[in-house]
Amino acid sequence: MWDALKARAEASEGLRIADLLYADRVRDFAVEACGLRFDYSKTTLDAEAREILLGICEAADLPARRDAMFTGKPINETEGRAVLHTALRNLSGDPVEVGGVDVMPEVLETLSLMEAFATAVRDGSAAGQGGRITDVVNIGIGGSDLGPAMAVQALAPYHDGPRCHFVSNVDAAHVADILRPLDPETTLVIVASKTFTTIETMTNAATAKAWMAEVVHAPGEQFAALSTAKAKTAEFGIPEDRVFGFADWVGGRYSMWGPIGLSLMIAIGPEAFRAFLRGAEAMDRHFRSAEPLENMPVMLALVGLWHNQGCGHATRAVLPYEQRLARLPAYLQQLEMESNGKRVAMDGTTLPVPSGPVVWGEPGTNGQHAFYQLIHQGTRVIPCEFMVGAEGHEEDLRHQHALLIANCLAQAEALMRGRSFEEAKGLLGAKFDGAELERQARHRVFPGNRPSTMLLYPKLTPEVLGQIVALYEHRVFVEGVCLGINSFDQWGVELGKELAKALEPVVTGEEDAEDKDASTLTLVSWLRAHRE
Ligand SMILES: O=P(O)(O)OC[C@H]1O[C@H](O)[C@H](O)[C@@H](O)[C@@H]1O
Repeated sequence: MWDALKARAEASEGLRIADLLYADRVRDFAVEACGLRFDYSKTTLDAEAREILLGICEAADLPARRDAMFTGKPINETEGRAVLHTALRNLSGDPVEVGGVDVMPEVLETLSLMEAFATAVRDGSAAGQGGRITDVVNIGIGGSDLGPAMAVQALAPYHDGPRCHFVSNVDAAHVADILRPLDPETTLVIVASKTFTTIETMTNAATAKAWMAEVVHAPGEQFAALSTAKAKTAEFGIPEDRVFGFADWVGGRYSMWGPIGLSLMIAIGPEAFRAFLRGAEAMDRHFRSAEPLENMPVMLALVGLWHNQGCGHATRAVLPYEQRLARLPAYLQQLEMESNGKRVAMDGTTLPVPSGPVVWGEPGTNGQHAFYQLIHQGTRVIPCEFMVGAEGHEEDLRHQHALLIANCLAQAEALMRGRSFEEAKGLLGAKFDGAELERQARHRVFPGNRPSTMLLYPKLTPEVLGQIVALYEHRVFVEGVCLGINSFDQWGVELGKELAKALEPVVTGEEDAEDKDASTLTLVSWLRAHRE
């Protein structure tokens, strides 16, 4: 199957996207769902390649794997866990069983506890020592940071609660800079950690507690915890009624739909948070029921597989034309690269094709003035995933939004069309001639035929954000299923953590390294010598 895909990709190398764009293609190479439109007509993916990709899905038993996920089967086989972040947004409350037990009553109970707490923080009834809470600091890292941090920024127009801040890095600069301007008497600190053992989070939480304890008599009263490890949250001194738990079937990078989303809920309010869940729930229903060709997550995944495993393009740029989605590329880096950055299949055999791509990006139009040069004229082909809303929130600045849309569409058009040598010469004819004209023109040639996709949405509301994130979650799932890997573990982050733990006393000078390589030893001794 993969060989057929690669052969097809090789055969497609001569195809010009612009030539493929007959009228039907813009209809047939696009999917509409939940009010979004995903257009993949500006790629070299044609009907034949699509058939091969659909065959890969079929061979991977995609519908059965999808149902196994939604119905709580232990599909995370290396950890023996179900994968049920979808249950967190199952507002219908329809039963979802794990090991014969319906998890929905507990999910909905936790949601209403979160809502009661968020409401109390927002209306001032859950106050700090100095009165109403003005600032919320979420301390977490990875999945316990990126989701809420991204979503809080994305939904800025809906903020009517306290200000939200995020501390993740163990670098003291992060916690210090965030806490410095805040008043401990009116600050709520949320410690977000699924395991409640992550060294960065526990270190920052201890720092924040000490900061608060300097002026607040009962700092625990101004803390809340989001975790699966209730014994550890109690040990830290957080009262039980401020601990919002979840089960091990919620993966870290899939967790913002539940308690890890508390800071978002406090910022935008429980009602808007429910709209966010509703958006994701709608995308779940679509993913579960639509035929592959009409299925947006499936088609987004197939385009991804075409570009990466088929054509061999190792990276994928995510380019939201939406400043408030500035953290989306970082969020998707964890979602995609932690999920599908694996080198073995579920059965332990080595993957026959490259694993998930390198994901990166920045919002447009900023990226245009930075790295688009390489996308247009560099030697590598970088598939671009554009996204833009029909409307912004700034009603009196609609002309700026029109300019934003025009830029987004123009970039996709430019990548596809390019500019030929003859065209470049024509533009320069009045200025240069002879060999100089040729030389100058060569610099102004755009090879074109560079693939891009476009995700259109009406406006970045809480509901639409929920749809977009769920769309990408399911895309990652489909790509993972097709590759035959486990998208829900992350063993690749462990080794570095273990070695860091062992190195810390060496850095501080409490211990001497014995079994280290010469390079690490030299680096440590230089740093030690300069730490005084
Ligand atoms: O929520 P926590 O248990 O603190 O985990 C935070 C993060 O750290 C881990 O190392 C994983 O790489 C992430 O998947 C996880 O989201």
